[in-house]
Amino acid sequence: MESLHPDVDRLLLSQEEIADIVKRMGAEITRDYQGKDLVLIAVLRGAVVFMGDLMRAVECPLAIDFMAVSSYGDGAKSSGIVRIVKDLDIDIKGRDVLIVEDILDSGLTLRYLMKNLSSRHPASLEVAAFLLRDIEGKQAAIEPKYIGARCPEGFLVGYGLDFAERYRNLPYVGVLKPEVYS
Ligand SMILES: O=P(O)(O)OC[C@H]1O[C@H](OP(=O)(O)OP(=O)(O)O)[C@H](O)[C@@H]1O
Ligand SMILES: Nc1nc2[nH]cnc2c(=O)[nH]1
Repeated sequence: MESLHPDVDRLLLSQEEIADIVKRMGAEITRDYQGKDLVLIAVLRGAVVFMGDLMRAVECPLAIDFMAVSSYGDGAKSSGIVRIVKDLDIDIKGRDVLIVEDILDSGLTLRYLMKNLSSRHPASLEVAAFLLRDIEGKQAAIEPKYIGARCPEGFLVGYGLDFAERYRNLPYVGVLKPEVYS
């Protein structure tokens, strides 16, 4: 058992569980994108860790690019306003785009991104979300094609997920103690 950071209340996904999930998602994507022009687009900064693992689990040719949008700022609550902080460097017209996200919570970030990217006319546009918030009566409007795990209430950190830019480097996903962010 890995020892938890003192600010983490409980473990949600261990390193071993994460590795199994990424392997399974990589196999699904490999199966679906044979012969396609796959471009993985990671949403900075949280998805960087998942992107690094996922791209190595996909066994077909692919390109990568990054976008940065912000809606949570430094805190644990979405501002409700999504803005592009860094745009893509490559043209995605006619290509098979897969957005790589660490977590899909309210769906606000993704809804904005899907609309923005689909206006650039990709051949296809899908989402791979490592975590999907799954709370009774509070589901996000978008159901990603590839889902790592469904997660309950509680602010999550680790495996790329931060609170005020901390905890991204934890190798597991944990639930942050409420007293740290409230
Ligand atoms: O579904 P939503 O409610 O919109 O939340 C999901 C978004 O929130 C986090 O990003 P954040 O703005 O915290 O930036 P970060 O990736 O740099 O941590 C996360 O990485 C997703 O992009
Ligand atoms: N770090 C982090 N970012 C989020 N964005 C939306 N939900 C979360 C969460 O639980 N943790």
